[in-house]
Amino acid sequence: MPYFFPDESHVRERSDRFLRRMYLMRMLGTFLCFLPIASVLEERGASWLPISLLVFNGFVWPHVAMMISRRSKKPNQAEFRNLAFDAIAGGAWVALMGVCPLPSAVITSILIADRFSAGGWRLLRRAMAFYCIGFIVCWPFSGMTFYTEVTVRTLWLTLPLSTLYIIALSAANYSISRKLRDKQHELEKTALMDPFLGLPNRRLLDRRLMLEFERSRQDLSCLMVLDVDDLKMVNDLFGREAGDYVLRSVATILRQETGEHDFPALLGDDEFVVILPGISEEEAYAVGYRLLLKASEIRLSQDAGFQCSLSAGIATSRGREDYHQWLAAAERAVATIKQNGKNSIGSAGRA
Ligand SMILES: Nc1nc2c(ncn2[C@@H]2O[C@H](COP(=O)(O)OP(=O)(O)OP(=O)(O)O)[C@@H](O)[C@H]2O)c(=O)[nH]1
Repeated sequence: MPYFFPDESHVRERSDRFLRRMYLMRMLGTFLCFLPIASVLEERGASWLPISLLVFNGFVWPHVAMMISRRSKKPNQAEFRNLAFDAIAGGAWVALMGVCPLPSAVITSILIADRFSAGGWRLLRRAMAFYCIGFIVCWPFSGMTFYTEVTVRTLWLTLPLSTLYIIALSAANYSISRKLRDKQHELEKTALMDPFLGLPNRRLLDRRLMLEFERSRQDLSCLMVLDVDDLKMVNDLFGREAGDYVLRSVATILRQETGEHDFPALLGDDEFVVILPGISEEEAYAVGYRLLLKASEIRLSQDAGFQCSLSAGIATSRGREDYHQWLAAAERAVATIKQNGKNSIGSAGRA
């Protein structure tokens, strides 16, 4: 299977959910339609044939439709064919009722609402075309009459359709939109977090830096860039898994050892950033030394003598023109530490 193919089981699960939802809605819909249609047909003295067809449509069809979709190689396409049959049946029953106004209007509006909410104009247009076919083919069988009478019994039997089905449709739509909203949150989170290290990625860091830089115009803030020392050597000597382990351990330290208002993030490769809002350079140094000390406790099973070290650069927000300048200053401070022997902290000084 090519690597870019979506997970088959996930697609099947989604299709199963769709079929189940259609099955339940169809069962409810055909049963609720059965009541007023049977009432009108009985009042009009209909023969056994339309009555039998109505019983089939009301009580057997939802199960047959589900079976057809489940057995099909393309269940979703089969379900769209079933929807076409539903629309034909809708038009046919309106015609066979002699366009009896109340149930006809309710059945037609529910069909319109259902299709529009499921597939917009495209599905609605298709459904209306099938509805018209059903109507045109069956109307001659009812003598092309208009049956204008609505009895109290038909009125009462139309009520459940005009209330219960609308409520069920709204509940189903709400559940779908809630799932979509949750999915959107999940996707947003995935797009802004580094899944490997569990830290915000560069995209989120940039947003946060911009906000923090604006906020720091009233109150001084510090920015710390930390770079893992000699990660290439760790990779070369002990393998990339060991390097990954070091990066994950540093990320965990940053998450655990920074304050509630601090913002640790991944800058790229083996570089991290911590935004330290509302603190002075001295306080930032204290945070930095704590992080370096914790990092020195990281051990590798491959070498008992291994000691991890970090180089850190601090820059205050004061005097910087924008957050790019702020970040560049902290990066320059790290570069200086790297040149001077690593495993230490330095600051960029004011701009
Ligand atoms: N294991 C691992 N290595 C990585 C990852 N991302 C980047 N690297 C490696 O980290 C190294 C970073 O390069 P440098 O920062 O120039 O090298 P360094 O060995 O850390 O040297 P100094 O920063 O000067 O101490 C490169 O060899 C990258 O291949 C990663 O996700 N996992």
